[in-house]
Amino acid sequence: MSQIYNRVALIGLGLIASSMFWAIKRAGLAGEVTGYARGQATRDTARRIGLCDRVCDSAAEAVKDADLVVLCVPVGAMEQVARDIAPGLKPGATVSDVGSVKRAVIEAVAPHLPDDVYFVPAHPLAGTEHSGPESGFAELFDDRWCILVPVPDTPDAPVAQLRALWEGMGAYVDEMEADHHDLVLAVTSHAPHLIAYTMVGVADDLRRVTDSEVIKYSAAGFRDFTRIAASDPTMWRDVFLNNKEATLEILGRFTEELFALQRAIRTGDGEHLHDYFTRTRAIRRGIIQAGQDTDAPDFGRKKTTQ
Ligand SMILES: NC(=O)c1ccc[n+]([C@@H]2O[C@H](COP(=O)([O-])OP(=O)(O)OC[C@H]3O[C@@H](n4cnc5c(N)ncnc54)[C@H](O)[C@@H]3O)[C@@H](O)[C@H]2O)c1
Ligand SMILES: O=C(O)C(=O)C[C@]1(C(=O)O)C=C[C@@H](O)C=C1
Repeated sequence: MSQIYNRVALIGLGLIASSMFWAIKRAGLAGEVTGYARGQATRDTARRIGLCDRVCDSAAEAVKDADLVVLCVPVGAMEQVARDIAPGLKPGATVSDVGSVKRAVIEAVAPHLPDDVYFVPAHPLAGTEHSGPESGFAELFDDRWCILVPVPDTPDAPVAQLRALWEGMGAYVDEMEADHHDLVLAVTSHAPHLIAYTMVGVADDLRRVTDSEVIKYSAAGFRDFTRIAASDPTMWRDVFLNNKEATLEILGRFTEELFALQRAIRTGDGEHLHDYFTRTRAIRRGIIQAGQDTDAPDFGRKKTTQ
């Protein structure tokens, strides 16, 4: 793979930034990668493990002469970081981010950027429950989607360049409008995380009653919930506070369905339960038959979602 940017700056050195660094290095996608994190301890760790070609002690120093600057901080910190980097950005540079919410990030970041840079928000649909500079790995984005959400009137070239970077890091790339992104992600990621947090909280309450049996005998499904519920509290607090409308809409629908299922159990309405589970099983099978399961060994690189 050939070099796509001369110099890339990563702001915030956690799971996503560190994975980007290793993936960029794996494929030789940038000449130099600089990095900055707010905490001295994070910068020290980054230096110790060789994360970034150069770790800088200020955001301004990290973005100096960068052709691409990627904001890899929690959604609630994006605005402050945009303010910090704005005066030091190189004219013609591209600014991007990896935030899990797009509309709120665009509204927080765009007003602070100078007119002579391009803003191409992005969201890699890949992660783990771990965070921090030591949690990243080069393969995180392999065969995962990355959604680009270009703001209106962005020329094609900076979008195509960023697409090439994400493809070089192993991802499939799609473009989406911000509100649509936030609604889709509320269904596929945000609401499921809240449900996992809740379920683990309920089990923890129960544990006090049953003296650890809940955890001891937890089956695979619940273990997956505990993994998800171990995700970074700051990141997820910011996701929910910044994708309020879509998350509340989905949770409202979820609660209605849950009440209907609850009622079916109480009244012994086996037909309702069976029909419901038959429908959901068909959905999973449909995903596999349509070839849209990225975990499937034969998932093709040319597949698109829309
Ligand atoms: N973890 C995931 O599964 C995942 C997946 C896709 C996208 N994202 C998004 O990526 C972003 C980063 O997530 P992560 O998982 O890498 O988080 P992380 O906690 O691993 O890393 C965040 C980094 O940002 C730094 N930071 C926080 N506030 C800062 C500030 N004001 N200035 C400078 N640095 C600051 C932290 O010190 C840390 O180094 C978030 O916006 C998140 O929504 C996360
Ligand atoms: O696998 C996980 O740990 C994740 O939750 C990753 C996950 C997701 O919901 O799929 C979480 C948040 C992101 O914004 C993107 C990806």
